[in-house]
Amino acid sequence: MQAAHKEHLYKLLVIGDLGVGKTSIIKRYVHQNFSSHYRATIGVDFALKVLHWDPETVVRLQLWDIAGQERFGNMTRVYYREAMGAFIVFDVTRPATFEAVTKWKNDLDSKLSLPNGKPVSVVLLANKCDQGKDVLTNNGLKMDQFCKEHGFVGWFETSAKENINIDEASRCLVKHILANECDLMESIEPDVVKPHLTSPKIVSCSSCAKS
Ligand SMILES: Nc1nc2c(ncn2[C@@H]2O[C@H](COP(=O)(O)OP(=O)(O)OP(=O)(O)O)[C@@H](O)[C@H]2O)c(=O)[nH]1
Repeated sequence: MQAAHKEHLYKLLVIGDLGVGKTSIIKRYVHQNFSSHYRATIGVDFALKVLHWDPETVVRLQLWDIAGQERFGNMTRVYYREAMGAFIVFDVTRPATFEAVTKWKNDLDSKLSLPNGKPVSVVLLANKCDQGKDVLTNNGLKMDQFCKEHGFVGWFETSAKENINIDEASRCLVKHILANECDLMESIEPDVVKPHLTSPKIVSCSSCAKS
């Protein structure tokens, strides 16, 4: 007999300032390649990543690559609709892109929430860590504190160029989304048993970031 097959489809947003590496992160994650050539995203791009989460579970991630130049524009409300999670990306070599992170987070929280009113899960990516100019995240405790204060579920130093921590960051986000989905199902239909949902362990900000 075949094992029960569970399928999840999640829309994930990838947002952050211009040129921080959103498209490159998605390219690395989905197509396993990298280009140093920069071409600004116009509007929004899409990519699909299929994860074989466990022997019975397939998770499909619909990644929305939103142009940095859309910054807080009217269209973001439309793009954010029905997303279950997000990556907010900054460039470790450009401090101004880190300063913009809270604005991206606040903008997201003001336009998007889960059906139970809770904020969606967001993971912070400190990208281009291969550049070795990371003055921002060298104090990990400060970053953990920043994540707690601003409601990020975790943070990762990433490099699309060197393929560092992108899979790990995605796993962290998906774990939180699966956990949120369990909460949602319980809050909507508390008496109905949902045999197709497992209850994943919720990871804390720091353990998630350092796994
Ligand atoms: N060294 C290094 N360069 C990177 C990395 N990620 C992206 N880049 C470079 O940074 C530039 C911008 O990357 P993109 O992925 O286009 O940035 P983006 O955030 O999608 O930009 P917009 O679509 O304009 O918002 C490109 O030249 C990339 O090659 C990385 O991890 N390390």
